[in-house]
Amino acid sequence: MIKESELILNADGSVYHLNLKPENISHLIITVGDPDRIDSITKHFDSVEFKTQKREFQTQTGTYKNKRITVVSTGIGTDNIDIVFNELDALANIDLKNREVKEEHQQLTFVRIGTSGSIQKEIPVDAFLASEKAIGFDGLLYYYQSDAFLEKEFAENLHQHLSLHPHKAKPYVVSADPTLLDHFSQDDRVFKGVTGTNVGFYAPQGRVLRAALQDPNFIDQLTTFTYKDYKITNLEMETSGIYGLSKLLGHRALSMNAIIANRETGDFSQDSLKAVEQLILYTLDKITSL
Ligand SMILES: O=P(O)(O)O[C@H]1O[C@H](CO)[C@@H](O)[C@H]1O
Ligand SMILES: O=c1cc[nH]c(=O)[nH]1
Repeated sequence: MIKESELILNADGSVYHLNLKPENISHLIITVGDPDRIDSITKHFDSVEFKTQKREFQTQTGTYKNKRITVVSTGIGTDNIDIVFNELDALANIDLKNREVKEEHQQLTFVRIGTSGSIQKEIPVDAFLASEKAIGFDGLLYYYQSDAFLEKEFAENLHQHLSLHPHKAKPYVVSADPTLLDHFSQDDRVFKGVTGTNVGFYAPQGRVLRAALQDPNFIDQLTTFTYKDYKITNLEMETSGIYGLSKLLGHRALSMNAIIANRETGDFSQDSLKAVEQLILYTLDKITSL
């Protein structure tokens, strides 16, 4: 039996941070960082049956062309992903009444619709990018025991290539679910890429406003790194946690990115909301044939 201090439930029986009960979610889940992006998705739904919110975690469940879909906002960062993915998994795979893990495992399908910055000239602003692999600079996955799904040779090569200060976490590498990757990337508009997940938006992504960087060559080293046929293509702040926890808990996940900045050219999208709206329409359309 899982103790009350470990699996925390609210007075109504919902999970602690997400305020959700098992019947409130579908097995098909879209995650977004920004809570305001939820309405931009569910405005296309035929109906919305459920809404809730606590802190940055908003949820709506509804139906889009006969698919029951839950849309959850995670806020920013893999620390939030740890909360959201553990609680969604608990809703599916733990009996909340007797606090025991269910005998039968239910697999959830996650699609992230997020924004990201490209670090390769040839991936322009307003492009769509499906993350074939994620590189975690965040260290989250090292707190869990199982590392069977981590791509150690890729990570070791990258670690050797980078000259990061030793206080920083060693990068880890996790892949997308191959079936989802295939399904969502079969369109000329979609680049496939390797996505770096950073622990912040400014220095951790090489941005300097007033404070200098400890490792000033970090972004250049990411841009020039190659392993087999792979290059690191874009940076954001959740995908490694999403891929890592999904693999760890037996779920499948894909991260879809609207590229709103190009760090090589210095461009920012003229209309980033439109770029996100286009990615939403593309992703919803693909979801209907999943
Ligand atoms: O657009 P979202 O989903 O929030 O994703 C990206 O944008 C945020 C930073 O502005 C980070 O969360 C990053 O991952
Ligand atoms: O450059 C970018 C753009 C969006 N989100 C990020 O994390 N980085």
